[in-house]
Amino acid sequence: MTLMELLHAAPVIPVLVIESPDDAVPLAEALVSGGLPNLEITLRTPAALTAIERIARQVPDARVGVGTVRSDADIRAAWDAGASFAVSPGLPPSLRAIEHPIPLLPGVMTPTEVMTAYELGFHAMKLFPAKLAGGSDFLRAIAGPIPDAVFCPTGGIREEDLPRYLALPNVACVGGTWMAPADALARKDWGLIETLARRAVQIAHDEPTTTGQAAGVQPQAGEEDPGAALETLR
Ligand SMILES: O=C(O)C(=O)C[C@H](O)[C@H](O)COP(=O)(O)O
Repeated sequence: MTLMELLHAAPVIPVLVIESPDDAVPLAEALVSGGLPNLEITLRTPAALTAIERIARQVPDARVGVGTVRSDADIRAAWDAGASFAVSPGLPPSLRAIEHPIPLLPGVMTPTEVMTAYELGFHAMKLFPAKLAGGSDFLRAIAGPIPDAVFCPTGGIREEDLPRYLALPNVACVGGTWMAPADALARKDWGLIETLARRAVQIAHDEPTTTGQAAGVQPQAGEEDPGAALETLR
């Protein structure tokens, strides 16, 4: 599976901060059961590489990636542990080689960064931090001059924002942490995490959620009316 295929295979990539390696497998199983098989394990904790290794071995339906990548050494360590893709908040010179052992989704935030990444051969990018970068307005604007760059916006995104992002033709999927909140992880509440993953999939597919709440969205401060944004795209 190419990176582009992987990004289109599920509407959301959970961005995970795992403190205890023992949480890795039940957490991954909950997210996969909820319909989100693409997982980004951030290198923010000492447990991250062990978590990747365990998920790669024990959760065959998950596609486990490594996040918070800052160097080629990070990518190699994660590849050794079994990661199948890598995500970085940016694209520093040390990561610019397109030939890493696993595909890299680099972070971008400005038109020049999008153009640079594209020129280097990275046609899929993480818009980060998406909300601060301008969110769906940025993505709609950049599709004018650079329509063939594909994005996974991440950073400040919540479930109610999904329809607004996923309606854009240059968005393959969205990244976020909301479906695996730290307090649910601390309580090992895998049921809640599975429910939140399933809700994300339902909202992404514009289905009523299991709690009966419509998959509608409310405009947030500083954001346009998402209903109007969807109308514009139709
Ligand atoms: O660690 C990384 O590699 C990152 O790039 C940062 C994460 O993607 C964001 O922290 C997402 O977090 P939320 O804004 O809560 O969805």
